[in-house]
Amino acid sequence: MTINIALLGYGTVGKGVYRTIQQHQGRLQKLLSEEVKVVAILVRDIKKHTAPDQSVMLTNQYEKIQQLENIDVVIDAIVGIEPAATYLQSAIEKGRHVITANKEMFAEKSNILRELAKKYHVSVGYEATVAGGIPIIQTLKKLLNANKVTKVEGILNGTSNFILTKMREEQLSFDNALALAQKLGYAEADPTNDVEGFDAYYKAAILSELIYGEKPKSEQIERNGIASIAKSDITFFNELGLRYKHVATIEYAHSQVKCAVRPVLVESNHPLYQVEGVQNAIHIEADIVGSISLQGPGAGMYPTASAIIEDLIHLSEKDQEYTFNEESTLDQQRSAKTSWIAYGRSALQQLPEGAEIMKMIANDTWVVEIEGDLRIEDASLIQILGDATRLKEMKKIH
Ligand SMILES: NC(=O)C1=CN([C@@H]2O[C@H](COP(=O)(O)OP(=O)(O)OC[C@H]3O[C@@H](n4cnc5c(N)ncnc54)[C@H](OP(=O)(O)O)[C@@H]3O)[C@@H](O)[C@H]2O)C=CC1
Ligand SMILES: N[C@@H](CC=O)C(=O)O
Repeated sequence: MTINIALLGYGTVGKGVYRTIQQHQGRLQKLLSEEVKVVAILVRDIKKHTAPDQSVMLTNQYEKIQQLENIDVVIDAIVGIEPAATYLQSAIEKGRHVITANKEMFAEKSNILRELAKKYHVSVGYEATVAGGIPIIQTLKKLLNANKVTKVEGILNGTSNFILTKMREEQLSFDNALALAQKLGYAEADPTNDVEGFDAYYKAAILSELIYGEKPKSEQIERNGIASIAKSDITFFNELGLRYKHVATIEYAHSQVKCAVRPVLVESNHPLYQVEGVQNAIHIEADIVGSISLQGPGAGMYPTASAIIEDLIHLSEKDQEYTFNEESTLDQQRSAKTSWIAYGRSALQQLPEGAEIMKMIANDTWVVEIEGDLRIEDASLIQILGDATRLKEMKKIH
């Protein structure tokens, strides 16, 4: 018997999936007791491509794939909400399992696809939509069911972390670091998605839906990217012992999911400080187990293919159906003080009532304490992750 696959997209991810299936055939057959074969590949511009094997149908017309009678699984590695969502709906209606890496589409259409899949008794795999090769979806779905997840915090965009690392370590310009991320297959087809925080937001929304059964409402979303961070700022804060990281946070409080996606400054005593390059990391706080961190490659050909192939292995397993939107037990912590850098004189004018200026650590740069969290309107107030005691005690630098 054979599991026949249609692969939508033959770029970084699609090629990674094809090659992985070829190279790991023996292992896949042992795990699935069946041969796994890519029988059709969909691309947009057929002139750019050649079929990897004579037996594979290469096409730019999805209808031809839809008409094939022998497809068992459709893997989506194309770009954008449409036509991907329509293709996957029609695949499900034909009784095919689907697996997707397309987070922009899944963040928008997960409910429709999941409901449809239930109706047609097929599965939807989406491990690759969040944090590349890190198995976060299966961990949450299968291994943290009794636990109440109170908070998720992490670096969810590999391209942003890669750019920030290269700008700091190798003094690359933003444009050169981005060009390198594109060359290595990390960036989105439109890299605005990466550097303006959209991609990290899509991933946070997918996690939110999985954990709390709902996405954050628009007024509960703060989305900021890294595009406006200058190399001089990175160097300046590095000299103060702080690293810029692009961090997504999801919490359930006051009957709502709250999501912030923003650049922060990380102290060396915080676990995210050492997460460098294309690595992602996800920190989960749950009421029984406490804190768990997962770290690994957040983008790229084979890490993403790994997530897709693992979905293939687990496709027919039944998922836990329940999600719980329960209040966080972290209310006390949330109302506790958070540390911030107020950067530039105008930042002081934006401080909320009750904010306390703790220390001037450099010219026009203060450590400030604020009650709870704050919605960031511009880059002159930057949250510090980690214990800021060192900063509060350090001598002013010039
Ligand atoms: N790169 C990564 O590290 C990761 C990417 N993803 C997601 O995986 C998906 C693919 O990413 P990636 O491989 O990097 O992207 P690429 O741009 O490298 O490849 C996209 C592929 O999809 C095809 N394609 C795009 N739109 C259409 C369409 N409308 N109809 C038919 N084919 C289409 C393209 O065809 P053609 O070649 O002819 O233009 C190309 O083969 C995206 O949704 C992305 O967000 C998820 C996790 C990690
Ligand atoms: N462009 C994305 C790819 C993986 O999701 C990223 O850089 O994280």
